[in-house]
Amino acid sequence: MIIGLTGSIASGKSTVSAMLKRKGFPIVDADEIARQVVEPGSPVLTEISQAFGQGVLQADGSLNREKLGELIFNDKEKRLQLNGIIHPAIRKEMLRQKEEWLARGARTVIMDIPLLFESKLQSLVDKIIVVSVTPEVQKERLIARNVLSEEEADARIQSQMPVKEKEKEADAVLYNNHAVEQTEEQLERLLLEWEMKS
Ligand SMILES: CC(C)(COP(=O)(O)OP(=O)(O)OC[C@H]1O[C@@H](n2cnc3c(N)ncnc32)[C@H](O)[C@@H]1O)[C@@H](O)C(=O)NCCC(=O)NCCS
Ligand SMILES: Nc1ncnc2c1ncn2[C@@H]1O[C@H](COP(=O)(O)OP(=O)(O)OP(=O)(O)O)[C@@H](O)[C@H]1O
Repeated sequence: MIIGLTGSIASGKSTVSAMLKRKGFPIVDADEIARQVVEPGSPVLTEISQAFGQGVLQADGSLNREKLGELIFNDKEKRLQLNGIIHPAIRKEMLRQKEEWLARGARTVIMDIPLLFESKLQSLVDKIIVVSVTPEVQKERLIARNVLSEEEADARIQSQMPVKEKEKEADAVLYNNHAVEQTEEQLERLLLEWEMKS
């Protein structure tokens, strides 16, 4: 079974994904792959610098994530342009890793994909878990984690589909407003219900 794990920015996907990893489930992590495909010298990084200028590179040739983030979270056109460059490479590597886990005999593979709904990737997975928080908690955690102003946090949140809409399309929702232990209890109940084994 292929499980899509999604949610909105700072809703707690990585927190839940780490719980599943500790329980032995194989994880395909789209954010991690997004970092791999832009390593210095990669064709994707060359294309990004051609599209957005040398200003998005650090002196050592690596991607200046802060700079690119400022550009794309405040401008829908630029965001779609970046997505067009980087998403095909991310998707290809996600599918490769999934097949590799299945070939090694994994019964369940978790695909942690922040933009599963926005990128219409529902058909890649059998079931979808949405990690949800209230907008207030989401903004508070995002500001604290990334050290952002309220405006910067709002821009990032607004670049995605609201988490309430994602909940409607989920097979299961984990509410992550309270202590992580409470989220883990919900996850454990779900694993029993779905008879999920790593
Ligand atoms: C713009 C970049 C360089 C900013 O890097 P930064 O280190 O600040 O953020 P990080 O990569 O850790 O992403 C944090 C979160 O931002 C959100 N996010 C990232 N990219 C996007 C996007 N294109 N559209 C909407 N939300 C996004 C996701 O919820 C993600 O989990 C980076 O996010 C990026 O390369 N984005 C494009 C790739 C992408 O779409 N990744 C997300 C899912 S595959
Ligand atoms: N239940 C919780 N209680 C308190 N803090 C939490 C809880 N869950 C997550 N956090 C914190 O909130 C922040 C966001 O969580 P996390 O990184 O897991 O979200 P994410 O959905 O993976 O984010 P992104 O979309 O940006 O990758 C982190 O700083 C994390 O430590």
